[in-house]
Amino acid sequence: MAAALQVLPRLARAPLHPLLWRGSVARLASSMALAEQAWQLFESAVGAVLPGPMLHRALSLDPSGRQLKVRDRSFQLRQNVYLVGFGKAVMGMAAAAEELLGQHLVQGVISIPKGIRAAMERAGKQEMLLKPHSRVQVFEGAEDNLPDRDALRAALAIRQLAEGLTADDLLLVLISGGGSALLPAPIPPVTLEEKQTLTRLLAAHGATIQELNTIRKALSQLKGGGLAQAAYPAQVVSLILSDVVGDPVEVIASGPTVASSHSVQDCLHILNRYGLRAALPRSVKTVLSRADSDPHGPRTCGHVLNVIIGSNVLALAEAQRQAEALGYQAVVLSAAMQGDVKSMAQFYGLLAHVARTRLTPSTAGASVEEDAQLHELAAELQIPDLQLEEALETMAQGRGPVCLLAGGEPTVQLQGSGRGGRNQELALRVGAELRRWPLGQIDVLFLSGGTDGQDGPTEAAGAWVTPELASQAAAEGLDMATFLAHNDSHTFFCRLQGGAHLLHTGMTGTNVMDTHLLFLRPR
Ligand SMILES: Nc1ncnc2c1ncn2[C@@H]1O[C@H](COP(=O)(O)OP(=O)(O)OP(=O)(O)O)[C@@H](O)[C@H]1O
Ligand SMILES: O=C(O)[C@H](O)CO
Repeated sequence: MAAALQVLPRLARAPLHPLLWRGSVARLASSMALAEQAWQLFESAVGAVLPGPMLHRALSLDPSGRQLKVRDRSFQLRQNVYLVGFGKAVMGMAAAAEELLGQHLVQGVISIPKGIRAAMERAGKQEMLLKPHSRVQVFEGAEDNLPDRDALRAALAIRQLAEGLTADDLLLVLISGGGSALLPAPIPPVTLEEKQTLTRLLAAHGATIQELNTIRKALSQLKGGGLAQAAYPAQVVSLILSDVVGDPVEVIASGPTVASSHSVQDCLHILNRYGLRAALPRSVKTVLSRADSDPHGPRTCGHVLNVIIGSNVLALAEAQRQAEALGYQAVVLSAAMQGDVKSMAQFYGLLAHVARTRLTPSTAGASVEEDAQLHELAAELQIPDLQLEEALETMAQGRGPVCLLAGGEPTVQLQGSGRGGRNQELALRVGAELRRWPLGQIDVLFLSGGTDGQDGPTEAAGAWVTPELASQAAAEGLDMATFLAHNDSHTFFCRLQGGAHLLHTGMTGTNVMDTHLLFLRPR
């Protein structure tokens, strides 16, 4: 809430161009009020998936304190618990686990993004920090979400811990998004640098996280079930905070405790698709050629319990409750938004336009063709279980303002060398789309934010826009198309009104993909 309240002074500080004064002071006040509500909802979404509360929901001790309960399973405790973790959210998870397990926790190793501990200390988020004499050793690495030497050291320490376990031990594995980059252990002769280059190339060519992680698994000692195998014969419980659409345990952080079902053919197919097969380093070819006849045999994970403890669905459900409390008809469109960022922006822009007709039927609005175009776009994006009809019906009922909520991750094809992230790029593109439609009768605000608080390699979590974005940008001499062509959305939003449209939360300590909020309010 404190952060939400920061919006008003920040907006008030933004330079007001004369154009804004001419006839739109009331609209500005309305945008500010909407922006504040958007912040509140975003914060409530993030709050619902903070590591501590989630871990406590998933793990408990029985009254004797000698049994650990995880869902419907129980594990004997006798100072035999070890812990490893990797990902953007695992420090808070480890802190909560250590507090719960007390003396039963023997030792732990976690790999977290560089700077996250200091950021949490600065933000005074004590609940995310390990206690001074913690048994958990912390490694920080993977700057900019890329595997590096520090992350490699962490991965080797994690492997060593796992390999030393016996059948009497229980290994708790804490997993969250960003885990892949924080657990690099390439199979020799592949080097860290080669893996880094391949990962970067695949991401820049727009490979999906499923594709990226299929390749990562094939080249890794610990991913694709490798960690579980290293820990055998210990029992393994993985507590997973999902940052992937649909919560597939084999994809999140490249599934270190899930046997990989992919073959070398799958990998070659992906590398072909992005034109990277011909230029593969010899080492990668060597490892791939050996993969189908792995001398250690297939990785088995019968001794593992994988549990999803938090996801985008949970975050959206909380934001939906908040929206309803604020008087909105709130509909969750989907927690699985994916596809090209341009199509997704068109979808949201057209949805706002079609919404105008439904919310204010007396005005001429979207045509039948535009309605059909919206459905075509939705089909093209292939979003599973998209609640588009429910959203349109809710608007048509005319029971007041509507808030549509969604979660997921669009894909950005990087063409320029600008600074930005998925959320800021999506918001900027939606802003550009909104100017195409006459939305005069309703107030519209779109917000896109990464729940981890860091959108791409920038300090912002995301941004929000209204249909006035184009005129605001023009008033400051900012050409949206040029910024978009260079994937430079962060620079754009920093310059626009002194950064007033940016979301700054700092690292949140959690990570369940992105949140999209579309507010539609009849005037
Ligand atoms: N200049 C840019 N403009 C738009 N998007 C960008 C830009 N630079 C990077 N990105 C996108 O940001 C994403 C990487 O961001 P980030 O480091 O937050 O990773 P992430 O996908 O959220 O990681 P994880 O899934 O591990 O949480 C990539 O999808 C990339 O396409
Ligand atoms: O670490 C990763 O692989 C991504 O964040 C998806 O979980």
